[in-house]
Amino acid sequence: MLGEVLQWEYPADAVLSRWMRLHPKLGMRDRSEVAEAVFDVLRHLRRYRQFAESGFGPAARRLAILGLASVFDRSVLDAGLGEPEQQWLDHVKKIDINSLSRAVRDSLPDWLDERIAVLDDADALVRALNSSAPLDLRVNPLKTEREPMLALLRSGPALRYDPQPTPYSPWGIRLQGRPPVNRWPMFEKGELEVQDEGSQILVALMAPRRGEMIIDYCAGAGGKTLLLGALMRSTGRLYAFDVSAARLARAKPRFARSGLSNIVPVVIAADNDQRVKRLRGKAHRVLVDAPCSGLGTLRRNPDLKWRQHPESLQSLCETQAQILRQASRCVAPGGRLVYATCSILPEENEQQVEAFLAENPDFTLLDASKIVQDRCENLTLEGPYLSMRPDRHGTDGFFAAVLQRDKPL
Ligand SMILES: C[S@@+](CC[C@H](N)C(=O)[O-])C[C@H]1O[C@@H](n2cnc3c(N)ncnc32)[C@H](O)[C@@H]1O
Repeated sequence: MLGEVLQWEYPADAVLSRWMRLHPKLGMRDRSEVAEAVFDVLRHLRRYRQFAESGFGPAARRLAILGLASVFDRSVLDAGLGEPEQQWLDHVKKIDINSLSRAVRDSLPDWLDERIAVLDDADALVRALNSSAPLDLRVNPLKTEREPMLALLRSGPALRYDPQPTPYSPWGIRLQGRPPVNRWPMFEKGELEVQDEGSQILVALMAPRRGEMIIDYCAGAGGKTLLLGALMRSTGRLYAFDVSAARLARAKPRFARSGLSNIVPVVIAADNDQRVKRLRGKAHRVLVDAPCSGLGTLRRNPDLKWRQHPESLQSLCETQAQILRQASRCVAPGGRLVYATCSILPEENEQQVEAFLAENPDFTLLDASKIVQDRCENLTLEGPYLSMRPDRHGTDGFFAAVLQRDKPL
């Protein structure tokens, strides 16, 4: 299975899920240990590949041994290893990883290491991106509130996952571990969703209001649409656009569970879509949660650092600029456009916004910190952007900018 993951043809979580389906007899604990070992290899692949140059036998086995060594005690692991493998592992464990370059030590491809090197506190950021993430949930404010949901979770089987309120989002609950949330009754009733705190904060930044007309231009499976709709108290009109019918189809059962009746899902064309044209200058708020490298989510998707490359990044940047241009046309005078990514790279973030503002002088950048503090009072931001990082905020890496269209004089 690791060999298949390392071919990069499919996302690692898709290969893992398929493998789990093919091994129905494995228990919960075995499943989570296998997944943990595979993710550990993906996080540390470059370093492990260097270590695997010594030793013998198939390289994939040596990588797997290193991954398994992060999950099991040596006494357990040694039972499945030959004597020479045990000696090799002893040798590898003695290597001082601080003597390695950051790209090898923290396992980054060179192109990404160069880009991350220019960011503030690059070492801390990379370390946090290479760790595993907790599981963030969000209550549906249309159906319930956080305090009663926390009490409910703590009184049931979720207690052992130590449910805690998230520090910034008023709707978030953080769990340690990977419980089967989608089988819980509160999930089935649409009271609870899985959503990283960073995504919740992004919706707070949209500051949606009752009765507005809002477009979620890249709605995908509807994660942000759901919270937007609930904060609009199911009033007004909330368009959920996406070019992918398959992704929007995945959103539909979530919309149904949520109890929202203000969402209008629409599959749009990437270019010249007539329905988009009809909404020209009409929307109070437009969210562009753009397709991006996803490099802010490496805690959950460590394979992305190996699946992305400079060419894919270049192509994503072109798509982002094009979507931003098209979506901006829907914004009404005085309305707002929020551009967001789950990337940490300036070329997908600040540089996109600067290029857009240079081409569109009728838009002005607003200060995100003031807007977000209405709902997330503990969150202080530096500068005009929303910039969340796992090392500073405990969320995935997120970026957002709020742009307001001028009203004609
Ligand atoms: C980051 S994902 C959105 C995630 C979603 N907002 C959520 O919270 O679950 C980006 C989405 O942009 C969509 N997309 C790609 N090109 C697009 C385009 N030209 N117009 C609209 N959506 C597009 C992709 O299909 C993908 O679902």
